[in-house]
Order: sequence, then C-alpha cells, then structure tokens
Amino acid sequence: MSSTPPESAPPPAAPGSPDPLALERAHLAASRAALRGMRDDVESLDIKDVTANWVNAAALQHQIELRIKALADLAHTPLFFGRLDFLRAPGTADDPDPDPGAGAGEVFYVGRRHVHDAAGDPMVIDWRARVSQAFYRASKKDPMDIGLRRRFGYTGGDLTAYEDERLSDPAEESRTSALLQREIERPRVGPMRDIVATIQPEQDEIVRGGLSGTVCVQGGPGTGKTAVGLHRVAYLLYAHRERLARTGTLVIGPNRSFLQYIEQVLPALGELRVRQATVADLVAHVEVRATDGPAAALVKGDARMAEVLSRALRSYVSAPAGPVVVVRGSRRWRVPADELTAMVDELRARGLRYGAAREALPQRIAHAVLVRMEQSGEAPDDRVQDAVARDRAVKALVKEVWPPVDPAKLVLRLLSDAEFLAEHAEGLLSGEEQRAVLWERPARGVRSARWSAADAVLVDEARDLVERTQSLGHVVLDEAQDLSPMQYRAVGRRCSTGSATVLGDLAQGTTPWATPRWSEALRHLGKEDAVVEELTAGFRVPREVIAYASRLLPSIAPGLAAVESVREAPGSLVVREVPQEELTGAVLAACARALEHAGSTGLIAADARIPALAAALDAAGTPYLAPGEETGPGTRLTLVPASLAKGLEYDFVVLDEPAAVVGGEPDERTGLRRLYVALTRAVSGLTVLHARPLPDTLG
Ligand SMILES: Nc1ncnc2c1ncn2[C@@H]1O[C@H](COP(=O)(O)OP(=O)(O)OP(=O)(O)O)[C@@H](O)[C@H]1O
Repeated sequence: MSSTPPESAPPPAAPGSPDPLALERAHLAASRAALRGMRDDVESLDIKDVTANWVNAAALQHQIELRIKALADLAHTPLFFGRLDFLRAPGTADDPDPDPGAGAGEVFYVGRRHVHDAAGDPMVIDWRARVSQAFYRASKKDPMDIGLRRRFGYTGGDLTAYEDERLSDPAEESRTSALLQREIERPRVGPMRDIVATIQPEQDEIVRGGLSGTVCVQGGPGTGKTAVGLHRVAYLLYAHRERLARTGTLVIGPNRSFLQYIEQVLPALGELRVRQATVADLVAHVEVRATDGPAAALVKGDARMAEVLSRALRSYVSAPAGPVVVVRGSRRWRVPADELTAMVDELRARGLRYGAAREALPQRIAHAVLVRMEQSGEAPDDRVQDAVARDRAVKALVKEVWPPVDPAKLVLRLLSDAEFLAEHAEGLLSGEEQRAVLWERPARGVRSARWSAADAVLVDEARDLVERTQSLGHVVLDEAQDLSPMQYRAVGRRCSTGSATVLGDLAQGTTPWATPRWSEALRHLGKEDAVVEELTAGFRVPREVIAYASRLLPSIAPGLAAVESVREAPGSLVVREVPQEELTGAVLAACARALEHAGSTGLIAADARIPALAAALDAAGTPYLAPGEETGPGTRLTLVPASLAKGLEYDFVVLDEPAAVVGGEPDERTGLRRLYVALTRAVSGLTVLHARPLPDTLG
C-alpha cells in the first residue's frame, strides 16, 4: 500500500489545511501512548494493601498478568482500523437509553480493544461495543446517523492510507471497498488471521446475535463461516463475560490441522481462554485403536444407537426379589418387596440419570424405614436416615436391583455379545445392522478392546445416561455437516443448557453419514428451534474459480445456491491436461511457479498420491509442510492430502489429478464433494493438472 491515500480516498487536503493522514497518525500515536499509560497503571498496582492472604494474592497477581498481556501493543496489529463521525449522539434518534458520554457529532475510533486517556475519555472503542456496530452495519440505505465512515489501511504497523464513505450524502455513489479487496488478497503466511476490520453486514448480524439462541449458518466455501464463528465467540465473551467465564465456551473443529490453523484468531482478539477441540477430543474416554468399515460406522453413528444403549442400561435394573430388613439395636425394620418395587418403578419413570436414580434409591428405602420408626413412636432425625441409607442390607439390595454400571463396559458388552445386542436392538436394528456393529473378536476388557472413533462416541452417550454431562455456556461447531447423529448428540449435551453456533456447508459433507438437512442435524443436537442463516458472498475464492467448482453443485447438493464471489481475478484458473508420465513433473513445475508469488501455496492431491508427491518434492529439494503447520517465509509450500483440505486455504493451489481425488472415496457423490472442497481452497490462483479425464461436469 502506498503512503498516500488510495484512489477511493477523498482528494488531498487543500494547501494550508491540515493533512488528514497526519492527523490520523497523530491520533494513533496518542492512542498508543494512552495504551502504554493504561499498562503502566496496571503494572504499578501494589496488591500488598489489598490482600494479606497469599492464595488471593496469587489469584489477583494472575489476573493482573493477564490484563498486562491483554494491554500489550502489538507492533503489527493496528490499534484502530476505523473511524465513525456521527451526525448526532449515537442512538439518540430512537434509543431511550443512549450510550452515556456520547455527544452530538462525536467521532469514534474503532479498534480491537478499548483505549482511554488519562482522563478516562475513550481514544479507541472496542469493535464489540454497541457504538461500533454502525461501523459494520451502516449503509447508504440506512446510514445509522453516520456522516463519515473511514477505513484505515496499514503497512506493517504504520497507518498509510484511508478510505472514506459519506453515508448520509445522497450524491456519493456506493462502491466496493478497495481496502477490503486488499485485505483479502494480502498474502497468507502463518495461521488464519482475524477479519475484525472488514466484517460484512450479513456476517455482523450473526456475530452479534444474542447468547440465548442457537444459530446455524449454511454457507458455501470461503463465505467466512469459520471467521464469523470465531468472532462471534469473541463478541459473546465481551457481551456476557461473567456468565461465560462461569459456564465456559468451546470451539469444535474437524481435526488437529484445522485447529492449529485457527488457533491464533481468538488470542489476537484478546481472548486467551477459549478451549478448542475436535469431537474425538471430547469423547476420548477410551483409547481409539481401530477403524470401522463404513457399514459399521454408519450404524454406530445412527441415533437409534442411543435408544439401544438406553434400553441396555435400563435392563440392569431389576425388581427386588425379597424384602429388605434393617437391624438397628434390638429392632428389625422390614420394607416388603412390593413397596421396594414401587420405589424402583417410580424412579425409573422419573427419567433421572441412571446414577442419580441409583443414589436416590437408598434414601427412599431409608425414608420408608423412618416412617415405620415414627409410626412405632420413635423420633429419628436426618442422621438416622443417612445411617439407614448406608446400612449394609440397604446397600446390598441397591447393588442387586440397581447395580453400578461402567459405561465403557456396557458398550463393550453390546459390541461383543450378540445375544445382549439382539435383545436390546430388537425392532431398532435389523439383523444385518447388528452384525455390522458386532466386533469380529469379542473384547475381554475395556483396556484391551480395539475401540473405534464411533465406539468412543457410544461410550460418551452411555456416560451421559449414567451421569449428566456438564453443559457449557456456548459451543461453536465448525464443519458441522460431517458429524453423525451420535456425534451431534455428543456436542448437544455439551451445550444442553447453553447455546451453539453451528457452521457448515451441506455440499462439503464427505462422511458416509454427512447430514442431508440442517433441520435433522439440529434435531440431533437438541436445538430444533435454531435459526438457519445463509451466507452467500464468497471472500476466499475468485469468481472464475468458484464458477468452475460450482459446476459440481447440481450433482453434490442439488438446490444449494452457488457462492457469489466478491472478487474478480482474471487468469486465476488454469486447467491443463498432461500425459500420465509427465504429471508429477508438471505438478512440481506448477508449484515452483506458484512459489514465485508471495504467500502460501498448497499442493492438494488424493491421499494415495501423497507419498509419491512427497518423494518427488524431496528429490527436487523443495521443502514442504504438513497441513496446519505454520508457513513461514522459508517454507511456503504445504502438501495437503485431499482428506485434510477442508477449512484450509492457500494463496495459490495446485490440484493434482482430480480423478484420483474422486476415486479415493467410497462413492461418486462423496468423491465429487471431496473434489469440490479441493477446488475451493485458493485465494489468488488455482492450477488443475490432470492426466486422466476430468469428471463430466468439469470436462
Ligand atoms: N469480511 C471479511 N473480510 C475479509 N476477509 C474475510 C471476510 N470474511 C471472510 N474472509 C476471509 O475469507 C476466507 C475464508 O473464510 P473462512 O475460512 O471463514 O470461510 P468458510 O466459510 O469457513 O470456508 P470453508 O467452507 O471453506 O471452510 C478467510 O481468509 C477469511 O479471513
């Protein structure tokens, strides 16, 4: 970016009047100084006076250290990226409770964090504050009382450009932002970055949605779903900090490489304490050492398995065979079998968790004993009730009629014992489905069993039947289209009393159980009343490339609209046929050409082709990384197996042999969806090289 305002900026200031860029730089310098002042204030806090207790002191010290960290002025992160000149005090037109301290015609600088000067006056407003909303939402149609919206461009940490929109001036034409275009095309080195300076209005609606409801976002490749999900977490933490600090937030992504790719975004937004995990991490109660075939995985992931498990668990509860007799001193108290049966039936009917009901039963029995004691003139108190509940006879009876159940052992038995499975899958799973889920060799113990990923989800379900899983305040679920119904349930119980942001693209579903409709996914998640929003503007992939990839849509997701790219990049797509024996050489040459440009290059290929391409790159002395590993100026090429490409992006992509990508999947639709994912990873250029024929729709 040049050091002068870009073309879209207003003409230079008239001679004699102050240079606007110089004034803005002065405000930046003053804001930096104010931020330093804020940090100095925190650093000079003396906590000795506040607390004498060392535990409290340590906790306070930790808080202070976090605050100092949050107040760091990162040289390459602009302190503010926008400015709003209000025509009158924000919100006063129709707001009975306007922001305090906002005067008519006030000017606000919008940035990543709040900065105030020594007098407490704001120098920079947090992008998440209510006044900042107009920066993202105001338009010519609805100027929201904004006279001027100014966007700033930075080079490194220096303010070098600005772009103005006079929203309330009917004479000014709306135009697309050159700074947005530049931001998107800025070469990618390192992990995903935040989009806080350029969040678009339809994205902002989702980011600032309330905490109480669940939102599901359907959006094609590169529409900003991941970015929106992460910014939504940052927003919710700002707007509901105390509540979420208590209940917790979690971001769920498809695999490690993806999590590595996104892990810097929230810390860059000042949020250091959000847990990020895969579904496998959440259900890691047993060690996964085996892979299911598609038939087994499909049945194990089906929601009917929840009912099978529930029935199997309930089968452990039996009717008492006889009375319970409690001996206290010289007296014997007898509760007959039919009364015990009524207690068991009542607890069963109440729908409590297995473990909670099991804990309640001794208290019920003790209560029945106490009633008898009172009837015979004794005056037992609570301690007596507790003692009776712990009586050996009571314990023995509870163990017999409501035995403790280890969730992993329950699943192990179902998958090892054909008769036990048949008994509880009756009317739910066909004989063939039952055979599909049974282990070939029954396992002897939980530790030695060869658990699969889907089995671990079953164990998680069983654990929840025994003891309720704790719910978090908010969960963001990315690439949600790929989850099985049982996986949705596992995520759903982690936000059962909280809310979720569900992000995905039905056209990119590549598991055998990929969800066909969001309504179904939301039902399994337990969030039927979620709002489904659609994002259609594409930020990553240039128009030519997305148009090419979208030719696959009618076969992979009929009815889904193609992404409308916000960017033209003529010449960004090259599709070339080469003889088979020249394919690898051509691929390497294409990578070398891509690497002549700044930024990252991804070489995407069918998983089966990876070893050959890795060997060829090694032989050519070209260094490369695995997906998710941080690219740096030295190594900018990543070798990406098609199965790991989802969610990632590169400035330039070289796609090796599409037919092999399609052929690497068990069926054609999944193959074409995998190809669609691979075709939509490029920001600036895509080169497709093939020796075998392309799929019909692309040919
Ligand atoms: N408003 C925006 N301003 C600037 N860049 C944006 C904006 N929205 C999205 N982007 C960029 O577009 C790219 C794609 O975004 P993101 O990865 O969130 O899309 P996605 O919908 O999750 O894609 P996929 O379906 O492929 O996973 C990222 O580089 C992101 O930073």
